[in-house]
Amino acid sequence: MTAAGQGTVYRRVALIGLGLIASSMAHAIKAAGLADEIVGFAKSAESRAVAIDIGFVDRTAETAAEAVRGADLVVLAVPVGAMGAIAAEIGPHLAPGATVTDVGSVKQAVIDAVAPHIPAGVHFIPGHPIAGTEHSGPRSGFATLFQNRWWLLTPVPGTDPEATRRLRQLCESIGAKVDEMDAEHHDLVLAVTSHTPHLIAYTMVGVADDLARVTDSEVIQYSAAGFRDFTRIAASDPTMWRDVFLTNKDATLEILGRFTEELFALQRAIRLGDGAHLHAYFTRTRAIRRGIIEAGQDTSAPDFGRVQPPGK
Ligand SMILES: NC(=O)c1ccc[n+]([C@@H]2O[C@H](COP(=O)([O-])OP(=O)(O)OC[C@H]3O[C@@H](n4cnc5c(N)ncnc54)[C@H](O)[C@@H]3O)[C@@H](O)[C@H]2O)c1
Ligand SMILES: O=C(O)C(=O)C[C@]1(C(=O)O)C=C[C@@H](O)C=C1
Repeated sequence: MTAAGQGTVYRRVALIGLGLIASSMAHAIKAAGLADEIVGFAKSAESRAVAIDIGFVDRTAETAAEAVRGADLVVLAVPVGAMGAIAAEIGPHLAPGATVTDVGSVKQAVIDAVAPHIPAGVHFIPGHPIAGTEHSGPRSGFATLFQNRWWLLTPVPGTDPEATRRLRQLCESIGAKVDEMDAEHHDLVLAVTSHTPHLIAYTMVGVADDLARVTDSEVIQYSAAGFRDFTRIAASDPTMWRDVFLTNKDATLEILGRFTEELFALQRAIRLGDGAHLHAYFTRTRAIRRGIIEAGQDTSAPDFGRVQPPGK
């Protein structure tokens, strides 16, 4: 494999999946001149045509196997449930010394599905940019998506440090802050900061939708800021989120169990008119938010240290 050109981090990047995250990466990589060539593959011919039309890839391939040939970085940017089949297809075609990473929202299930298909001499470094929107597809990407956002890497012990350093360099060069942690911890943290909140938003919007039928759209017409934020989140891609809950089952059920207990306690306080309970609870949660602001912490950063393993 020839060396990457000056200023570039990788010579040829292959993007498998051409949706929000892949197209944002491509825009950012191109804007910063970090790769000599970007090759793209998506299942649908229409997505491939859009990628060429917008110009965020240099060329597209008809198959994932063809896309990864000669690439020194391969990015799996498909729904979590599709990662294993893609890895099985590309495995025999990966170039020796290449790095394979993914951007999936769940990490342990991706490692279990992908790692068995990665040949010796190819570096597999799982990753997850904590940045996104409710939009999907090749038209939804933009170069600044990762600016000042966390990008978590979950390399397994023994991963080549030089390969990790190079991937970190790419993520940082497109604006992200990089941290490393083990996959199980990642999945628990994200169950708290992202997965369960999405489920709550889906539920709340579903409840309001049921109500709207009764109240003839009042719910939507008079929706306040908090509910509008829920509707944005609940507009996220159904396939992506189906796969998140199917593959981060244990951590999500753990956090959902705790959430339900707290909700029942608040429900009981409301029924009993227990104002002291409600006031104490809301005072505690307000203090958490204020503490974050007073500490000058970036509120877009998940608070890794606070999360306890299940059972604590
Ligand atoms: N959207 C977000 O906010 C966000 C943020 C961080 C990470 N992620 C993760 O990034 C990955 C991609 O998400 P996205 O938001 O870019 O999705 P997207 O829907 O915008 O794009 C997904 C791409 O994968 C392709 N695809 C879907 N099913 C496939 C299959 N079975 N085989 C091959 N290709 C398939 C689609 O054609 C599309 O090109 C997911 O694993 C998701 O969990 C998403
Ligand atoms: O802002 C949004 O639309 C998001 O929900 C993005 C978000 C998140 O929960 O923060 C969603 C899932 C990803 O795995 C990472 C980021």
